[in-house]
Amino acid sequence: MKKVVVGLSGGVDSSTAAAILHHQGYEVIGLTLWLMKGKGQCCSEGMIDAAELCEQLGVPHQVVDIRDLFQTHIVDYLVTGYSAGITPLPCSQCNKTVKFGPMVQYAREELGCDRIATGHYARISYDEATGRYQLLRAVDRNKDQSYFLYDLSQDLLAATIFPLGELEKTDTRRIATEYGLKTADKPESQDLCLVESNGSMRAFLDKYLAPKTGDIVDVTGKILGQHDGVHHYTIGQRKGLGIAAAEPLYVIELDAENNKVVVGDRTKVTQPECTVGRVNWVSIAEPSTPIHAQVQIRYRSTATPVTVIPLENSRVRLVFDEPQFSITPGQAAVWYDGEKVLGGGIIEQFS
Ligand SMILES: Nc1ncnc2c1ncn2[C@@H]1O[C@H](COP(=O)(O)OP(=O)(O)OP(=O)(O)O)[C@@H](O)[C@H]1O
Repeated sequence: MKKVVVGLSGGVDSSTAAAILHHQGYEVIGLTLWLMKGKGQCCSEGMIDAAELCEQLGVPHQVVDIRDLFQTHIVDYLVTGYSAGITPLPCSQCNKTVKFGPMVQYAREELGCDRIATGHYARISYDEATGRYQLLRAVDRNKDQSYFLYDLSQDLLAATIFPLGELEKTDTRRIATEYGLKTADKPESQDLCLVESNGSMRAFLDKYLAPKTGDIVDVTGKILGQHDGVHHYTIGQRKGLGIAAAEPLYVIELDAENNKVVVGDRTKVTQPECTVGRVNWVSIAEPSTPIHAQVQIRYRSTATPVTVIPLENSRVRLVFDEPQFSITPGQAAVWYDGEKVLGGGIIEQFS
């Protein structure tokens, strides 16, 4: 029988992914990564739901404590990034370094199993012509999580199954109900796990970073107001600045070194290009000449036409057909050819 290790968070998506594979005849082993202390998904509540699901399916369930790894690669990464004036994206980093990497390693080394599955909404296909695994958007575009998965290596993609990639979310709920899964009616997680477990990103950061009062200035250096720490702001932010001005003002630079938040009008936060580092090429090998693609510079943004110019050291320059608003250092830029993820990386600081 084909064996698969299914990553279980205790939510309806991973539960249904496990149930589908179980009903397809796979020998399923449930695996929950213990990511952090506290209540909520990825913590003890999630583990109990995952254990109950495995009991219901009659499959084994294992828990691996990787709280130290999560602390180093996600919590410390976020705190260091925010204090340096960038807005790091934890999810793609978490998928590669905390979830898929350790899951595949544990499956191979401890369970003698070479396949893993998760409840992500994305698809993987193998291209015979190039010998590469391709990452594709989910059929349910509203749930598509390919943006967060661009950093997976070929080895990890080769080992992974996404049983929900061809389904609409409503199908997932229906299948969960048909199978009578205990998690069938469990509400969706609405936000980043750290935001859910701490109430807000501000509350999370306040646990690690002390308030540090500084000036909010315009591009000429004129003081317009005060802030309580650059880590509380993000590029393109308009609300919550506490400044009265004739025209709308946006955060255009976070100068952590001088503890200043710089604001300006919309034109100052709209750029024709940016550079991207730590690039991972997914569905195609790194090209030697510029390519045309469609890029997303944040999770919910619409893919927009771009020229991707390869640079040295796993970097690229993105030149947008239309200048883009609020390009945020630390967030991922992921470029597609239609539904296919070509590559992605982390937007670099450009001040
Ligand atoms: N702590 C964990 N241990 C093992 N696998 C996990 C864990 N957290 C998430 N995953 C896997 O990653 C997938 C996507 O996680 P995400 O945080 O986006 O949850 P989700 O879309 O709300 O899914 P779910 O409904 O399963 O919680 C999950 O479906 C699951 O397979």
